[in-house]
Amino acid sequence: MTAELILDARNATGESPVWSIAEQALYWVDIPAKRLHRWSPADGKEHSWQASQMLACIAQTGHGSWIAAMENGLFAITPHADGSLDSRLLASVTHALPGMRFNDGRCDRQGRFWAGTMVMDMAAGAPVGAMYRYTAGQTEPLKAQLQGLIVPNGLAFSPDGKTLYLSDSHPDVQKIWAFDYDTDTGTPQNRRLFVDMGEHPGRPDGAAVDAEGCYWICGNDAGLIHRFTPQGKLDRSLTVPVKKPAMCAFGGADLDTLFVTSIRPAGDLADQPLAGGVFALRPGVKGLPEPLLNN
Ligand SMILES: O=C1O[C@H](CS(=O)(=O)O)[C@@H](O)[C@H](O)[C@H]1O
Repeated sequence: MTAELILDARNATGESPVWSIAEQALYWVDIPAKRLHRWSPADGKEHSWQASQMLACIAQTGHGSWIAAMENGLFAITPHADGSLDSRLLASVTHALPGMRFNDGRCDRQGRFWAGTMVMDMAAGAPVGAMYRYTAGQTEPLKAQLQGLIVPNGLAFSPDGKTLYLSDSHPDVQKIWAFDYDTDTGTPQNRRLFVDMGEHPGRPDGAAVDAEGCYWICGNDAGLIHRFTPQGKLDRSLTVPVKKPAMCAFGGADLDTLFVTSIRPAGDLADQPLAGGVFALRPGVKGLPEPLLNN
């Protein structure tokens, strides 16, 4: 299967693709560039907005607004047609160390927003990252729900919402875990190893669950998107023409397109000139609508 380049975006770190059913458009972020992007297949046009902090992951809140996990908290952001971006702090975070930011995140099937934090200097390997949960209207400060992570990533929920998947991308970890997820309280428990990515090519990065309950995860550094069954068995791997696919999301009119964002590292890119691009694959399986923040 050939991956189609939909946008030669040259993102430094393209992450958090989210398909908006209401707009029939793909949104995503470039973390270090502090930019929100939108691309519409109807006209092939791309728009982008500048934020004041790095935005790491986004989820829709409805009415054209988003929740974004940024450097020092969660914000409500609204991109406008004139290119301006409004932002309003929803909840601040107290990081374990200076120099941390949010990373991967999304809403659970009930519409609670989850996002993890990491040290910006990944090489430091500090296991001080944590997962935070935010419920619309929450006034209490964010509280760490899971701790001891270096680069939390790959957050996704099973179709029934009762399994939470989470990975750690750091080279010293490279594991994906599954948790039983209490959908009433939003509590993950019974953590167990789902996939040891040390046994597969690529470090685990962003992920998506399809309508059959299989878990798709970007194999960063290997140019692969792996599909694992709910039992953690490798079903297939698709290739993209870049080494560092970062996150995938189902979208398109029938939710049958797998969009993939990627990373454009510094240095010689002769062997991957499209690094940082956004790609589309037709994997022959559909995704699920991405939940909105429950508000
Ligand atoms: O900044 C990030 O970096 C890593 C990818 S990489 O190590 O730079 O290749 C990624 O896993 C993470 O999600 C991202 O935010």
